[in-house]
Amino acid sequence: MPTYQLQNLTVRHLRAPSAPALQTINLTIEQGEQLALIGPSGAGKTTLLATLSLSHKPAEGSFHAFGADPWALGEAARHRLRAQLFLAPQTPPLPPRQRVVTAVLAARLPQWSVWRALVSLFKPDDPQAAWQALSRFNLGDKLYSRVDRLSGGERQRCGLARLLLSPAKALLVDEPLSALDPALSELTLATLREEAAARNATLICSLHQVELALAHFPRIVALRNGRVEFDLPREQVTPQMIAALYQGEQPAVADDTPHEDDAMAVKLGVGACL
Ligand SMILES: Nc1ncnc2c1ncn2[C@@H]1O[C@H](COP(=O)(O)OP(=O)(O)OP(=O)(O)O)[C@@H](O)[C@H]1O
Repeated sequence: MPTYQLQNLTVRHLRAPSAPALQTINLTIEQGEQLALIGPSGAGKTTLLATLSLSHKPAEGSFHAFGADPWALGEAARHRLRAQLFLAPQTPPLPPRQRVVTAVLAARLPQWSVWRALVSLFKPDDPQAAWQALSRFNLGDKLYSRVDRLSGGERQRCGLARLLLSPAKALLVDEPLSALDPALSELTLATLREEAAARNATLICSLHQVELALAHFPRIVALRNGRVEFDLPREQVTPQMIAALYQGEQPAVADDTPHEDDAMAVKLGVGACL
């Protein structure tokens, strides 16, 4: 059974109902697949991830997660389905005064009784598991730091360590590298892919760094203006497709950087990682 089946899906934001953020999206994503979502700013990547995590109710079309239409289910059944999905937003909503250990272990809250959750606030339930998850992102030494004393990149990795502790079967990750240097970016993507493969979870990751998307993900789904521009194995994605996808976008580098040739111009135009 596929993790997701979307047919002619349209999604509108409440505050902008006249301009759909996603239009006629058709996607089938099998369990265990790993795919990258790319596309220019405003293309709809975050909206798609939020829809897949059941945060947005589609306006039109058909949407199935694990074979069920979540929006035809009752509240309790939808809640159980939601527990199978983990969305790691670009800026994780971590309580600022909380310790990292508590914030990471919060990923297990849906599995815990209210009593166990309350006790864990004062005495972390399984600090070893939190430390192991943090260590996989080079953050083990921050186990007992306060969240508001973390840098942007540390906070981002703390949010991803939560993902490692959640039992979800679909891992939805929104721009995990925006505050990370190149070495940490590689480590982060490798860790996410290893984790997804180890538990046969589906991994869907939005990325601005096209080169990293092509290097790490076998399937590339490109969005532009709320529509799927292409959905291809990475071997079939050409520089021309990438150039067309980002046409009209501002290069993500300083204006005075010399562009040596067209291929490099494309690389600079799309590579927020450079
Ligand atoms: N809360 C909102 N209310 C109204 N419109 C929204 C809202 N969030 C996003 N939009 C609009 O929906 C469209 C898709 O936005 P979205 O954030 O999904 O794009 P994105 O590809 O993730 O962009 P970025 O790469 O900049 O994060 C844009 O036109 C955006 O302006």
